[in-house]
Amino acid sequence: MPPFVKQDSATGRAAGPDDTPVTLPEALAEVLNTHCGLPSLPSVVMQIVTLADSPDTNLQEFTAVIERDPALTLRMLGLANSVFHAYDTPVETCHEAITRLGVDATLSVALGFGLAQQQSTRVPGLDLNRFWQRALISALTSHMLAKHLAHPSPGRAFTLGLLQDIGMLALDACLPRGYAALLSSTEHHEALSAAELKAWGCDHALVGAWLAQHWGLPKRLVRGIADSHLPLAQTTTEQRCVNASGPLAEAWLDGLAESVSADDTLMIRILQRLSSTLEIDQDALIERLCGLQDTLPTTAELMHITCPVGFDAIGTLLRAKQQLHAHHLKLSQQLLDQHLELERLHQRQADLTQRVRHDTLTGLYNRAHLEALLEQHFREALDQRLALSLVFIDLDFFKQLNDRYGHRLGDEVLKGFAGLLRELMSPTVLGGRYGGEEFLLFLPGGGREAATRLAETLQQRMATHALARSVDHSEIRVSASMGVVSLADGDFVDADDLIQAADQAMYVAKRAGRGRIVHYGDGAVFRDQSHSA
Ligand SMILES: Nc1nc2c(ncn2[C@@H]2O[C@H](COP(=O)(O)OP(=O)(O)OP(=O)(O)O)[C@@H](O)[C@H]2O)c(=O)[nH]1
Repeated sequence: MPPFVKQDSATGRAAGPDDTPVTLPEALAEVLNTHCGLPSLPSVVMQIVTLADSPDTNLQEFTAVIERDPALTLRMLGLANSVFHAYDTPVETCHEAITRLGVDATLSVALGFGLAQQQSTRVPGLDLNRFWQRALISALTSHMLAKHLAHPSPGRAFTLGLLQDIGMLALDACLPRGYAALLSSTEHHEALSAAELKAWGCDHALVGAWLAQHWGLPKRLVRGIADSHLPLAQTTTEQRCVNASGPLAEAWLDGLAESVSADDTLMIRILQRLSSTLEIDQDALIERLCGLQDTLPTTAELMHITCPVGFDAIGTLLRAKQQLHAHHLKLSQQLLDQHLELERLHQRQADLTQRVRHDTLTGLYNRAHLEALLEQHFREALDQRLALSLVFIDLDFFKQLNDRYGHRLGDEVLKGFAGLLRELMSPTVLGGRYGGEEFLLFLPGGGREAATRLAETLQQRMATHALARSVDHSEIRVSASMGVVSLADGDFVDADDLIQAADQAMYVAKRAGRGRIVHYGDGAVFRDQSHSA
């Protein structure tokens, strides 16, 4: 191969247009070219191959060649009647059989029949029984997938499925000792390809393409064999069916020997990968594979291939199906657990936010959150020239109340007062506990008049509502001193400045005798409606 020709790193195949002749690494080409034991095709098959490659061939010519071999004719009739067309009217002549099967399937029967008959008994080396069983299952699954995906040439998918690994036959025949060592040192097909690539500079997909070219098979078949190890995502629909069929066949045969209890069999992994890459529902894929169970023994017999002993495709696949469902169930459970955990974390986050922002005794916003919220509204009001006002509330004689009735009842009074405040709150009236027996209400968008009305309403309610009851059931009422300030009352630099102003006004109210509302800036008592505990 010229040094400038790019090679696919997985197969060693030279990348190039469809009709680029397949070339092998020099040393390997020499061995294969000079070896007389290279797999060959019977002359009748060679004639069929030549006819299949010619665009002018008509069915009469095919029929004439096939009818010269009675065994092959019988097999064509058997295949046409049983495998792909079990429900049609039976065909009786070779011509009808070829018409029904089409050129591709006719070619594959001839090839499969011709090649599978050459089984040698050499040990150790390639296990030819298993090789042909794998090839046959590959051919059937490749055909099934192509039909399921509505590909126009399922017959060619069958042929490629059958022939994709013929390079192994050539390597086994021409390098018997080396290949036997390679086969025994690798556990699966992918590892075998990698070992071949390392040993000879290309894998059996390229050798198979070279052999197909050597036999004169149609170029599309040569290309399909060369591409049979490409990843599914990098190929055409037809090639995907072929490339998916090999691993599936391998998993199928291995599944017969795999432990029933294993919950992660090769088959499950392959089915999961295939159903997502080929976009086929897993259950539909399994149903279709089960359908091949009936076809397999007949096809195996027609093509002179031994059907796997004690073969139980349905059992194997149903087991895989059960395990897939168990796998899904496990995943769903994990998903549910994660969902619950996420919900728990969200709840925890909400609880923490609640705790960080709220006062534990009254449930109102706490000082830190009130200050942050007020600062935000303060900035907005300045930026957008909106009104903003604040009421600072301090309950009167609270120490006396605690001393007389006890701290616990003091707590009840604070909770009762919080209830009164809550009734006054709305999206335009915010508030909370500033500390001890001090509370704030503020009105975004509301000016002095609105704040004063709010303070008056609160004062009236405090006068008429008991905040708690003592042990002797007497009603506890409390008055409050309030300072009112609005943004328009001064040049306030921040929310804290505004709070200080309201606090000052509240102290004026305290000094003036409590139970009053004083407006910042008035310098005088604004209202005088005193109530005492
Ligand atoms: N029960 C109870 N009392 C509290 C709480 N927080 C603060 N206090 C009490 O509130 C009282 C406030 O006392 P002062 O600052 O002297 O105010 P006051 O007695 O209301 O007097 P004036 O404000 O001048 O009318 C103190 O005795 C605090 O212990 C609380 O969460 N629960």
